[in-house]
Amino acid sequence: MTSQTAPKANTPSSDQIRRAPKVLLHDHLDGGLRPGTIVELARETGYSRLPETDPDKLGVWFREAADSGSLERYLETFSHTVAVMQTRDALVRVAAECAVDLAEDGVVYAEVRYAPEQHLEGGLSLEEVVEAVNEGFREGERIARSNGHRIRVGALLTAMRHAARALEIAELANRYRDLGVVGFDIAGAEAGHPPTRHLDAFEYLKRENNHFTIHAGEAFGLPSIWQALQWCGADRLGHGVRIIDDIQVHADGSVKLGRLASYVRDKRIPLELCPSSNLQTGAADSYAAHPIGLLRRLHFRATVNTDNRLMSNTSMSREFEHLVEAFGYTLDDMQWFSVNAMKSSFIPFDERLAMINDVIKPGYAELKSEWLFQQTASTSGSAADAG
Ligand SMILES: O=c1[nH]cnc2c1ncn2[C@H]1C[C@H](O)[C@@H](CO)O1
Ligand SMILES: [Zn+2]
Repeated sequence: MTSQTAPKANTPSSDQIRRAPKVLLHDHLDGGLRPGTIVELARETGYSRLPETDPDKLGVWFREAADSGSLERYLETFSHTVAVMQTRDALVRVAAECAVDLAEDGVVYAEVRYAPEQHLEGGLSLEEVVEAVNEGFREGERIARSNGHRIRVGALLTAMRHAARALEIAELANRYRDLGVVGFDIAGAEAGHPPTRHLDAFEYLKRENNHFTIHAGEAFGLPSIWQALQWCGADRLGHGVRIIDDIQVHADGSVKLGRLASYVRDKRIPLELCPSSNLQTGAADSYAAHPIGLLRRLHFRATVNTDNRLMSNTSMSREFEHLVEAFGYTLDDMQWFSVNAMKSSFIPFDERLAMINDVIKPGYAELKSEWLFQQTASTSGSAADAG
């Protein structure tokens, strides 16, 4: 009689990574278009400034152009995606495809962000932009369901930090609360644009008991994180990867956290970490050197995110594949990141809990038990094979 022993480290295969239930908190709608859709929308809307009109070449162009090592140059690539997202139909289509693509990649819950103020050039109002994107997400959820995938998508409304519309966008987010919008964000070039310029928006949202995240600690370090938390009151940090600057690792392996890093860990402030994006903008040199390894070890509330799937040629599964390779992560690690993300989402507590207990944990339990049912030589072969 033979007995099979459970694998010690259940290193997931690519297929398991894709099927594992994943939670995404930081993904830009205008950073995730399919290259083929950009080409078609440009043709339909008469946008003639695309650098390539062959979808494959265009996909490569985005990734290479975003590979510049600077956040400012990375952000320049968005002029092309934003340009083709100026009509109702285009917004519905892009949002629907976003939900479908995420669902096919095994994402069960996503918060997808975009800046309504960037989609007004075709004459839409802010409200029309939000309603078109919401309609697209609902349509995408329906299509995904008919393809056998379950996903829920909430929108985050972003205000651009170099502009002066943050309060207006915060009010918009509040108006569409419970109608598809789950929170607020500010994005754009970080250096020279401190989040404290938008205090009125953050104070308004706090008075309304609403939720917001702030891009901070990506291109700029600790002062930006400190302002986002202690002046603005952010619930989460978009990136926040530079918190590593407040952590000392000594030669003997001991670790010392500064006051800000301690605060972030003690208060369980979620870090929306985006490894591939950080490699492109110069915030990290390699996956293996990415601070996510240390932050996970130190039990920060770390989450894994895509940021911009088009610019980084990535997906949630690819991000996890890189991390599995760099850090030897297992299905248990993937579950830890996914539960962290779900706990940190902006939907009501009872829904978060149900997602964790009824979707995420059973999904990982199923994957973790697959080894039990695999046919091996000893169970499928003859008695002679078994020796
Ligand atoms: O990683 C980012 N950091 C700061 N801003 C960003 C990042 N990725 C995208 N954005 C900007 C460009 C988009 O047009 C805008 C809204 O999604 O947000
Ligand atoms: Zn971002």
